[in-house]
Amino acid sequence: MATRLFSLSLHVATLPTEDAADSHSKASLQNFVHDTIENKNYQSVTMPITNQNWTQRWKNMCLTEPGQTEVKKDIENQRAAEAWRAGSSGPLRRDEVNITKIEEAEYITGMAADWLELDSPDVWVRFDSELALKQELAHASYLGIQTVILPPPRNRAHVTDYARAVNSCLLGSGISPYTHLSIPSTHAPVISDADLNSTWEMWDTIRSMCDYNSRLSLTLDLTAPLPSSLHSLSRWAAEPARYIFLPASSFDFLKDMAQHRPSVILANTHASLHATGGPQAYPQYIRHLEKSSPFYKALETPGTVESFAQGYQDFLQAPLQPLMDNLQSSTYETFERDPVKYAKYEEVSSMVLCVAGAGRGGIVARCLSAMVRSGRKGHIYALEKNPNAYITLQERQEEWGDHVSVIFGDMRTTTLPEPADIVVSELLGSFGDNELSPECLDGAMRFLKPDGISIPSSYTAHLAPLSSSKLWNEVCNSSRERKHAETPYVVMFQAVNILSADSPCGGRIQEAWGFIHPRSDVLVDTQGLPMTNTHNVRAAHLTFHVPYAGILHGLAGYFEACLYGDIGLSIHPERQEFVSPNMLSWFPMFFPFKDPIYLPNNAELEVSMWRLTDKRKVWYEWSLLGARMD
Ligand SMILES: C[S@@+](CC[C@H](N)C(=O)[O-])C[C@H]1O[C@@H](n2cnc3c(N)ncnc32)[C@H](O)[C@@H]1O
Repeated sequence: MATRLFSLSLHVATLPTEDAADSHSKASLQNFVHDTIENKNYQSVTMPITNQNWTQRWKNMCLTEPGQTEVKKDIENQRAAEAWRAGSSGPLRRDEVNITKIEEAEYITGMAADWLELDSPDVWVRFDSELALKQELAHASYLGIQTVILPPPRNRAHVTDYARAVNSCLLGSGISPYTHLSIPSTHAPVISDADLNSTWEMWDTIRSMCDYNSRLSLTLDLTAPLPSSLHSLSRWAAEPARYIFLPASSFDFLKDMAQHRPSVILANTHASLHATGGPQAYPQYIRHLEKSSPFYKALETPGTVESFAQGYQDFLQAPLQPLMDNLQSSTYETFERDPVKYAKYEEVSSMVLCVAGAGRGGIVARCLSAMVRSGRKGHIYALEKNPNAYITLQERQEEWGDHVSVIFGDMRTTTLPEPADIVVSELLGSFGDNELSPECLDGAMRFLKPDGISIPSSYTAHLAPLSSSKLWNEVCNSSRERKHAETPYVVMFQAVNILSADSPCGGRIQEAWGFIHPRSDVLVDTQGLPMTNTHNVRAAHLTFHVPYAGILHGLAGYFEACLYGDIGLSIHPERQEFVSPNMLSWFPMFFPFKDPIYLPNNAELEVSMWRLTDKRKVWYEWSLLGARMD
């Protein structure tokens, strides 16, 4: 089956008539939904939960006509309203709802009445709107409708009222804990950068007041024309956008959003706005856009990071600790599927080599083939401390013959039979030094002849401020205890946005520190081992410019390594395609902050990060020093 990034939803305001000439011949909803999904290329139907009858009854009960005072208002309506508020008149009636059966509801996304004003200046209207919304949500969750799109927030001055009501719906007992709520982003007629800012700020207030509830998502309404600079749109990529309302003007934006696999609600497809193609042309065109999006192309191309890493997007993983833990064979197998890393190592190897941390022999094999190719004589010592991987190495020894000696031991304590020209290692983590490459290589540098070299010869760690409510939620959900918020994670970024931009105060992504091997200025004991580990302590104080308001959830970490000469490895987002394109072995690092931090437009952000050590361990600390407006 073809990969689908977009899920398409057909928007209908009411159930279409079966026969255009006869407005009374309503199709059965079940048939209509079935036909839309089976024959029309959609995955769901989006429709209002209630209809005109309910609108009318609510308005009669709850709104005062202009010019009419509350006292004069029809006393019967007032009584009906009070009875409704007290719950004694029964909630919605059969002829006031569009969907009544569970079989009809399976493929439906519900829309709550969009005239409800949870943020009205009038406290009574707010109260009655909330009550009516809860009724609709209770009906939707009774039917098992998975997502309900709420009425949009319209009034900045009362956005906190809106947020409180939504939170009360999310936490209330009348609504199933499996019902998701989605907030439309805007209904403004024209969108400028400033509108987009204030829309985003409204959304940010609401989801913060709802405590980042994972059942709350965003419906991006692109009905209004977008600003020409797409830069300020990128922050929406870090938000849990579940639906997109789509005008034809926004197709480039849509291509970019494909990687988030949102549901696209297509509205007015029967309004004959476009002469050719008919209503079916719209979903077909979305599928065409999907296929031409860069993300889809990468996903369908074997060997790319996207196709290799399906299912890993935004999935938090604890960083590997190959020094302390012994890796599993399947982990090595995953490493060995990287077509780029090994080719890079092969380009740089020859003579007496020591592969320090040989694993299952992936790099040993490449060193051997480099020797054969260059016609050089040489010998390879394959050193490994994992007793299980050592068995695999012994097995491969037969295939390699006399060219390779396999040695079991820890590079910090083992000795080699002869000095080496080159020590080759791959002990790098997503942040370069986080798998203790510096500490291990300090031991392995003893193996080198005085002018011997290390591959890699150096590596650097890089940082950028990151916004991702999704990842931050995942961190919180992974444990209720906040202490986990202070642990770094390895994660393939998807719903994220780097908040910084290049500016005179510093780059968008900045280097924190680096390591070089071998290093001659370290004091060593009689064994050739460093006397302490203090030379591997590092500190970075970085200043980032943040052009657009956003929420900071943590820091993104990357590494770049120089193997030898101009051959390197990189996961730095701006450099990886030049240094080592399509390399699969490393996902970036995420250093979360305990609490999200709001940054206004044009903020300057000072970030500190330390690599610290004592006799037994190495750890990172990070903090935010200040965020100030220009
Ligand atoms: C990331 S794996 C690389 C394996 C292999 N070179 C490859 O690229 O396929 C790192 C290897 O170094 C080994 N290792 C880590 N620290 C070591 C140490 N102090 N002494 C010996 N081996 C070590 C681990 O057990 C693991 O097999």
